[in-house]
Amino acid sequence: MPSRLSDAIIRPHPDFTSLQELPESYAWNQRDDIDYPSFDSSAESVPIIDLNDPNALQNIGHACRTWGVFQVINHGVSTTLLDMVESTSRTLFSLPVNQKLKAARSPDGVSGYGFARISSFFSKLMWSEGFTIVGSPDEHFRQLWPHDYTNHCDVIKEYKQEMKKLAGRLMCLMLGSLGITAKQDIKWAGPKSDFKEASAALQLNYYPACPDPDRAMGLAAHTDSTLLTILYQNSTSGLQVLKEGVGWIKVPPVPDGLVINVGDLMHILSNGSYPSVLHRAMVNRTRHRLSIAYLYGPPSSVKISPHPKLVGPTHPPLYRPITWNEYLDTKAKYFNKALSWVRVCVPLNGLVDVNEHNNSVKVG
Ligand SMILES: C=C1C[C@]23C[C@@]1(O)CC[C@H]2[C@@]12CCC[C@@](C)(C(=O)O1)[C@H]2[C@@H]3C(=O)O
Ligand SMILES: O=C(O)CCC(=O)C(=O)O
Ligand SMILES: [Fe+2]
Repeated sequence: MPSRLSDAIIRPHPDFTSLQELPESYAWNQRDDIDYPSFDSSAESVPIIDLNDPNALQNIGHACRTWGVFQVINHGVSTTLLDMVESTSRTLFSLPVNQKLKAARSPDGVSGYGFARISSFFSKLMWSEGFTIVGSPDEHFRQLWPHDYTNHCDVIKEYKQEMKKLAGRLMCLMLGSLGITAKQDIKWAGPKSDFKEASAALQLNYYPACPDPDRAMGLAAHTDSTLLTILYQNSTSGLQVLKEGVGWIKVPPVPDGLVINVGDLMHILSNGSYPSVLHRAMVNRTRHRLSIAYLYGPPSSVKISPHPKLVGPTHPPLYRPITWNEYLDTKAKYFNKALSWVRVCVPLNGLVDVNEHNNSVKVG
């Protein structure tokens, strides 16, 4: 189970709904984040892949190599369940601040309510609230809703089960496209190749409507430290991904679609073939936005390293073996430079990690 990413001290946000102007502490300058032009989806767009398409494996491989992100449709997760998890999240973030703080993430904890963890790397605050669930939500949900927490817990549990199934399927497709067979080549995939022992965290994100969205930041640019992330977003757009050499590309919500991010551990496992995607969330003047990220990684004892099938005399291993917890600790210290700290060898093409950007990250 993941242990921690650095924890921002819990300070209650102002009541977002009462603010007519953006406080200076929330006003970002271009140089506060990664400064690239933004494009709307007409310039280039993140691939949308139908999981029922017989070419899904090839399409996913291509999307992973060129984008590090894609959307999936016909993924088998019911609209009813997506609606239910959205409704539970909305109910949670609508609670009064004092109630939410009863389930606050503790300074050295991983689960609970709080600010974006990555806040400590930036001088400006982010226009968002988050709630992380690792393991059972029971204890925290009982504090939030003393009388009727069980329905909300059931929704989260069912959602996690469905996500785990989908993540296992996606692992087979993403690895399959690299010539890696879960059954033969990944020991921890288990006898049924269902990756039963995998670990995961659920991150609920809430971005209230904002009086000055062009100067605010919902969640600053980052990569996920996962093997893969499955992201559900409600009908308000806001997610952007960085396409190398192009700029920030919007990822508009697709009805019943789910966004799949390649994470840093998949980048390591693929020996650099699949880039982990740098992404951020912007906010909206009139509409709030919700997103639910299922962050998926290996069992805690498993060390992820470049797969032997992808290593050879002309392809030396680029990264040293590392567990998810060790990687989270590295990320907590070095944030968007974490991959470079795990790298043992400069790629033969001489390029540095795609995600190593010069933003306002404070290291240490
Ligand atoms: C397992 C995890 C990945 C994560 C840190 C965490 O312990 C739980 C929350 C995850 C999250 C979600 C928002 C973006 C992110 C960078 C963050 O600050 O918390 C990710 C972390 C990650 O993938 O590194
Ligand atoms: O809200 C979004 O679209 C992005 C959320 C995200 O990147 C995360 O939770 O890791
Ligand atoms: Fe993310």
